[in-house]
Amino acid sequence: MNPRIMIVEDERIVALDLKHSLEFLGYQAVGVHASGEDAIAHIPTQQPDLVLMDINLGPGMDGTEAALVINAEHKVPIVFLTAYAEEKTLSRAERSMPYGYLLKPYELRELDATLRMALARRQAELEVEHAEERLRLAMDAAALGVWEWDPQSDDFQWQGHLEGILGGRPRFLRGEQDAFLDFIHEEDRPAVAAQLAENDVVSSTVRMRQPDGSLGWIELYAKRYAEHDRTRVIGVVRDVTERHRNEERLRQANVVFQTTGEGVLITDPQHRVIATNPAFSLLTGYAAEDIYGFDPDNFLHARRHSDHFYPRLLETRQGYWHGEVTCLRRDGTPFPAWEHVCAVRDERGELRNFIITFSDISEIRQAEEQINHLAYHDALTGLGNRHQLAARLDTELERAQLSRQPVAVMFIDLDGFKLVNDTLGHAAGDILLQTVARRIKGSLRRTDIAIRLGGDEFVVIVPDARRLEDYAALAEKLLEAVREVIELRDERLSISASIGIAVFPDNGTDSQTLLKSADNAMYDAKMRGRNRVAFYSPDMAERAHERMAMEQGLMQALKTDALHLHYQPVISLADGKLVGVEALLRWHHPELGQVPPARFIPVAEESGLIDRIGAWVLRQACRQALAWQQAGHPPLRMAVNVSVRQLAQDHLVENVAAVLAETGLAPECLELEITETAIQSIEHSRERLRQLKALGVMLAIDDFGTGFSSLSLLKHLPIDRIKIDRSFVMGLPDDGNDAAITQAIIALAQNLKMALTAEGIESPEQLTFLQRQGVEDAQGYLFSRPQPPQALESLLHTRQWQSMQ
Ligand SMILES: Nc1nc2c(ncn2[C@@H]2O[C@H](COP(=O)(O)O[C@H]3[C@@H](O)[C@H](n4cnc5c(=O)[nH]c(N)nc54)O[C@@H]3COP(=O)(O)O)[C@@H](O)[C@H]2O)c(=O)[nH]1
Repeated sequence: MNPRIMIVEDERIVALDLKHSLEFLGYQAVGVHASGEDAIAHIPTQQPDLVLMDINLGPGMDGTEAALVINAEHKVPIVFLTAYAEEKTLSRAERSMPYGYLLKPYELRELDATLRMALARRQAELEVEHAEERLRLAMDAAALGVWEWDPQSDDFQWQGHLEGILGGRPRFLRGEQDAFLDFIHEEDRPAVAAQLAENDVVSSTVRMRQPDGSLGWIELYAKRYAEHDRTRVIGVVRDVTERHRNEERLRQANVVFQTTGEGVLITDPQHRVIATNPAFSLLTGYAAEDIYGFDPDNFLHARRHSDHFYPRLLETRQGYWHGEVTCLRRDGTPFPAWEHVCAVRDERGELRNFIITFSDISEIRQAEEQINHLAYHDALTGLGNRHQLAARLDTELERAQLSRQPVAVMFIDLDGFKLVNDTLGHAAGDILLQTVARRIKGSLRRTDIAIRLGGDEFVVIVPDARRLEDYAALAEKLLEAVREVIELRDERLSISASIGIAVFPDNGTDSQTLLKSADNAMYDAKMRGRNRVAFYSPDMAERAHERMAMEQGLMQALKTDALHLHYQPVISLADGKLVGVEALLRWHHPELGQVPPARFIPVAEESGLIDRIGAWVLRQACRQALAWQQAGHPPLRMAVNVSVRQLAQDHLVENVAAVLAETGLAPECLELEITETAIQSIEHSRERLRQLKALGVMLAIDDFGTGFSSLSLLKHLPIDRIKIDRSFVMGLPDDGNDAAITQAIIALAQNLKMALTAEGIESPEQLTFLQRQGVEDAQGYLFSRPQPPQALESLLHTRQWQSMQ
């Protein structure tokens, strides 16, 4: 294309001539204008490559002024064409940086040469401008800051993003190297300064203070250029804070990946493993190479989450799942794991990876199991505890309600456990409880539930439907199992139990009522002599009413002196002599008549009235013993019964001492009869017996043979006498069992050097048998029934039982 030339000339003829010359030379004359203003106005539309400008243009702007505007605003090169060349005109023209200055008249080849040179220069300038523009845009795109430092003058020039990167503070704009270095972190600054000063090339990543005070990172590249006698350093700066932070995060993530205790698997979108961490190998036993390319569902997960697990994962908005799974180690052993699965997407939302992290939670599960076990089991015996009882019984009752089937609850209480604990120590007590628990458990079916409520109380739930006879048979089996001899270190002892049974729904429809009923039944079994089973029955409630009425009556009797004592003689079997009496309480009720002690003593015990009644009996008996002495009869042994509750009283010893002191009876004349079961069931009974013994009184075990009769326990107690229970004497001499037991008791007493009294002798045969076995003393209807004191006068005088004279 021909170069486009605009002509600015106020003389029309000259302008036309010039136009023709230009066209002759092959240029395109795009406009001819007579004034500077007109020329400026047409530049945008005519778009000349060059303006040929006359300097003197008549009125208005002259050529140099118009050239200044064209140069500044349109960057079109100007060539002046004038007849003037004086200094003043030349310096005005110079200011607009013209590309040529032609003096009229000129020759055509001069015009052509000037125009071609001007256009060539413009072309070169345009190329430089484009190159600069490209560089500027490239710097902008790369967010680079470019700087140049002249060490001689300390002049510091910059371009691009440098101010944006460094925050562009005013001091920096002063253009000194030190001001530039100020932006660099003080610890990195000396190294950068030294590099700038000494090296030809600088390349480092350094920290800098960002305008908000936070720490940023820049990459700094520079090179020293020495040209002739001039040296300069030119460099670029780039803000790499974000990249550095990302790298730091990556480094941290890598450390986490390598060192975390959680196993990590990274898969591609098709679930093929592409990376694992060391913890994964530790947890599973797989080396990384073993599983690259495999789907974790095919080697790690014991059960597939489901075939749709991963697709579903992709559908979830967060692309995240966590939960418990069972994983498999390389050797095939399973372990519970807590697993997180996370989908990783790129910036376009494309799925790139799945990250699976998991931890072995076996220990947590074990601890939970242990805690659960502790919460629901008795630590000593391993049986269920009260919490389990509450939970299981409720469940079983709900089930039974639906199936309309019965459920039995058995309440088991050991007889005399406290004595074992007191006498042989808690360690022995613990072994006993563990043994009993084992035996209970061993006697049950898998579906039955054994609970230790605490102390020596156990509960058995029998959930499957059985007949009452079956429940009774099971309870008997339990009694038998408990009763078997237990080896406690050097001791061998046997302990019995009392069992109460209540059955859903007849004896209670909720757990509390059922337990209460079973407890009542157990109490009934105890009352009826222990070592037995009792089913709950509604008349237990009736008996409770009767007990209340009797309690009222007893209170009244205490006030109205309706209580009195009878005395039953004790005879020496060696010579028939009267050696003592047993004081036995009698109550004449105004309506009921004579009430047997077997009925009212338990009521007095339960209500606590026995404290006052017992104290009254003791005082009354001691007074009577002394009264007989004062009447001239030689001292007799006065036996007084002491009940369970009395024995449990802390002040029993004080009471006995006070009565002895008050009445003046010699302590050795008083014999306290304590039942074997009372000794067994009271805590610290051994200590209590010691204190009583220390008063000087005699101690006898009443009803011997009906409790657990443990030789090992007996030898630890300060007992003077054993009274063979009437129930054994009754079958003598013909009943083999009774004879054997009686003989065993006699042998035991002789071994332990204890005196013996046989009670309940009713026949001469019994007497003969016992005499032959060497029993010292005896009492029973054969000699005399218990009688009021006056009725004993003749016997007291003779002191001899007639038949044995
Ligand atoms: N804590 C207290 N208990 C007492 C007191 N008084 C009596 N009791 C206890 O009551 C139970 C029944 O006593 P009881 O009805 O008086 O019967 C006694 C005797 O009458 C009876 N006995 C005596 N010999 C015979 C006989 O040959 N045959 C026969 N069928 N019964 C006979 O035995 C009872 C005496 O027993 P024991 O006390 O075991 O020696 C009874 O347990 C009394 O202990 C009291 O004041 N306090």
